[in-house]
Amino acid sequence: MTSEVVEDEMEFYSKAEKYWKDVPPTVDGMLGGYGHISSIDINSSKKFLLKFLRDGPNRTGTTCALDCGAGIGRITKRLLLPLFKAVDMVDVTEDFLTKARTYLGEEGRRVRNYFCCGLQDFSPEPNSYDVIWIQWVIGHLTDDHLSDFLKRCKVGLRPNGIVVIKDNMAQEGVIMDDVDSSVCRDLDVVRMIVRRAGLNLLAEERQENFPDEIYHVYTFAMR
Ligand SMILES: C[S@@+](CC[C@H](N)C(=O)[O-])C[C@H]1O[C@@H](n2cnc3c(N)ncnc32)[C@H](O)[C@@H]1O
Repeated sequence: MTSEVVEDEMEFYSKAEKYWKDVPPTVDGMLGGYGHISSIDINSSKKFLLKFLRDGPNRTGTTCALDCGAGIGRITKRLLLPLFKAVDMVDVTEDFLTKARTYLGEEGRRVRNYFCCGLQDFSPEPNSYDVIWIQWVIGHLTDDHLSDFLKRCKVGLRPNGIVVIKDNMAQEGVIMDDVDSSVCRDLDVVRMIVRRAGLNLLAEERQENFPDEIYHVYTFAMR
């Protein structure tokens, strides 16, 4: 539980904001020096997502996606814009969203909104998104804020829409990172928060072919 490792909530958020302000607006910056794994990440995400966009009568639509903790738009550029008619981005770091306007190139014209906001304060417009993608950012929210944010995401989904979380998972418990002011939770804790938010898990997959020294990364689809 984050209540056991986060002593001062205000400081937890302000320290993270300060950390990201000093990070260069590059793919390598987004991935903490692991820019070289970006293609493996995106290719696996595409395979995972296409199962929902292609399969069966209840398939997920392709009108609009929301990229949460989007940074400069690494995922928007290579995963979401190629699959959705429009994309919205939300991130707490203004400079990243400014960089996104050039980084995304011509196709970036289909980014409808750049929301500069912490996810703990953000409410997706109801009934608006086919896919809400939340990658490598849940550790910046406390348990209560994450579960409340997921509840609001559920309201933001269009019919047959899905929320996707892709993130680091600890082997056991909740581990604090004092450098970027984030936590890493184990699988059971994340599953519990998802359940508490009233979402049902549809799929869960471990990312393959990532370097051995980093946390295990899992992708969850839910609605
Ligand atoms: C590890 S980067 C990941 C960026 C992107 N999701 C990707 O995979 O390329 C974390 C991002 O989360 C953003 N962030 C940190 N705390 C946040 C918060 N409370 N709300 C929204 N975004 C936050 C940072 O500004 C940064 O862009």
